[in-house]
Amino acid sequence: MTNPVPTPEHKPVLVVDYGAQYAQLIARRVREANVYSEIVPHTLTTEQILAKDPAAIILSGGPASVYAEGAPFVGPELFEAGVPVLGICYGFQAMAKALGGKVAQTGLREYGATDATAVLEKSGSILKGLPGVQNVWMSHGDSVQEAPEGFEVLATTGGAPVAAFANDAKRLYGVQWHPEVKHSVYGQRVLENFLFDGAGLEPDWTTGNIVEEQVERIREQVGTGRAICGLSGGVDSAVAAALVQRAIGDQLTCVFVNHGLLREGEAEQVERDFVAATGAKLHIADERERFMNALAGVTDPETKRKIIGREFIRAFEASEAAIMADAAAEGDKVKFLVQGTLYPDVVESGGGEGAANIKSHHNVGGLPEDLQFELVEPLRALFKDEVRSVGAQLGLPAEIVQRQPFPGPGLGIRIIGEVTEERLELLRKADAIARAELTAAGLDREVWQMPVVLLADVRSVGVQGDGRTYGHPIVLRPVSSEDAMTADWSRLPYELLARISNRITNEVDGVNRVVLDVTSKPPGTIEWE
Ligand SMILES: Nc1ncnc2c1ncn2[C@@H]1O[C@H](COP(=O)(O)OP(=O)(O)OP(=O)(O)O)[C@@H](O)[C@H]1O
Ligand SMILES: O=c1[nH]c(=O)c2[nH+]cn([C@@H]3O[C@H](COP(=O)(O)O)[C@@H](O)[C@H]3O)c2[nH]1
Ligand SMILES: NC(=O)CC[C@H](N)C(=O)O
Ligand SMILES: [Mg+2]
Repeated sequence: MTNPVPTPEHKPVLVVDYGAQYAQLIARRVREANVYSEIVPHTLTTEQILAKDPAAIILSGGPASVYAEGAPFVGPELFEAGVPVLGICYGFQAMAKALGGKVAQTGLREYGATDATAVLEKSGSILKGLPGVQNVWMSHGDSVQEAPEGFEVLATTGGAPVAAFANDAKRLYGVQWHPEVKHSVYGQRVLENFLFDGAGLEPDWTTGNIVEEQVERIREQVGTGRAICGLSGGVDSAVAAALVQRAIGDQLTCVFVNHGLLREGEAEQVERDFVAATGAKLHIADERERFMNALAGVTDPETKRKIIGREFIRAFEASEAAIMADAAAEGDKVKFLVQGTLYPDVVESGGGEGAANIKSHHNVGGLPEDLQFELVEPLRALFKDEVRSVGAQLGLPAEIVQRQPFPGPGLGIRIIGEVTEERLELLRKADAIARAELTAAGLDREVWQMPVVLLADVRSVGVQGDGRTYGHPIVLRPVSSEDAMTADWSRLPYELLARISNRITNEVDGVNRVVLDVTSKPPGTIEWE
């Protein structure tokens, strides 16, 4: 578990991780409020947690149900220690159960945007100063039916009769929603109310200098060894490469893998933008055949992801000879692989403490077991917007740091069904049109990213040129987000959607329908696979 460096004079706010998608996000929001915070696994006993002398405790969400057999458990003694506690989602439910409240599955599930209504005139300290109705982000199937004795119900929602509660005297609080995600409009205020009013803490902690700290750590790890960096043209690998280059200079060679799953113009762009900006050494590996062969006949998303993850590593290994040909010292080997892995890649791959595997990101859950390289991942504890600011500190140009993300497995996970050359060709054309129109409308910065997805195994009837067609749908998935942990669908102008739809159906053979994905995350993820 990656935590930043603590300072001895600051007692931590401990985030107890029940397998949440958002545990790291909670800790980060607390640090943004200038209070030091660390994550600990739920497997610690109450005694071990209290031994860390926490200033306050936050119990995270998690995939289990508190009433299920073997579900992570919190003992009532934690709430008797006099330490202020905030329970979030699963943590809120676990707290309710431990203290004698009632938790049940009512069939009323809530995912995404939900209105929470304050029910208490003086709404306890955590809802202090907030509007009577606030828009919050939910992700739950169970709910607290009855608050424990001594607790006041602060808010309700359509699916949660007890959506927030407080026992001010004991400084115990809980919310069903996720105040840590940016889509909860007043989320940060709820957390700060807890920290400053509920727990009575002072905002007196600041982050150190990430760049200097990381450069130092990389030098220590790599020493005089040789490293390669998987470079995709995306933000994360560009920032990771620039950091590592600052640390070890010429010992680093960047490798861009053309796996055949790229969008139009991508390979050229990497050479043009990245090398120009950093002067890094770049090796381009044409591995299209390797990936296409490995993916033949595969339709299951997780299988695709694992294959792509494995073949990426095989491609890096295959590049070694070419890279070492110009190495100064003979017999040298590449020992380190630098990747632009971020925290969301780790947690979605099930890498959090008991976190569910949502999808195996190629660079984490998709890595093969026989991996020979030692990984260097300086951004592993960070979120995208933090990485963008590190990139800017390193002097990378805005074209790189503000670029929309594009997943490593590329179009391979945007073709729902088997990946074939023909389908890739079709999707590449549709994607190029959608991107060009988005750019022309000046909306590149407003939209976090816009996957264009081909439903290769779905066909529908159309009429084009007075004739019948039986073609495939293309899905547009424009989303707004800050860190990809939660997202909402972008309300793009109808004229723009009409233009994209019109051009795709006219210009791309085999497509007779364009549809818009209007699902938030949760319940959907950003990519379809
Ligand atoms: N075509 C590629 N060639 C080499 N390495 C790659 C390629 N695609 C992805 N990677 C590696 O996998 C990592 C994860 O990919 P990911 O898409 O999350 O990050 P990114 O491409 O650097 O940034 P962004 O999220 O902005 O697209 C990258 O940081 C990079 O190390
Ligand atoms: O490099 C990557 N390798 C992957 O395997 C991968 N899967 C998803 N993504 C990107 O991660 C963000 C969150 O996506 P999801 O909501 O689909 O999980 C979005 O920005 C996705 O594009 C990936 N990036
Ligand atoms: N996000 C969560 O913590 C969910 C808690 C629990 N699994 C539920 O569905 O209600
Ligand atoms: Mg990428």
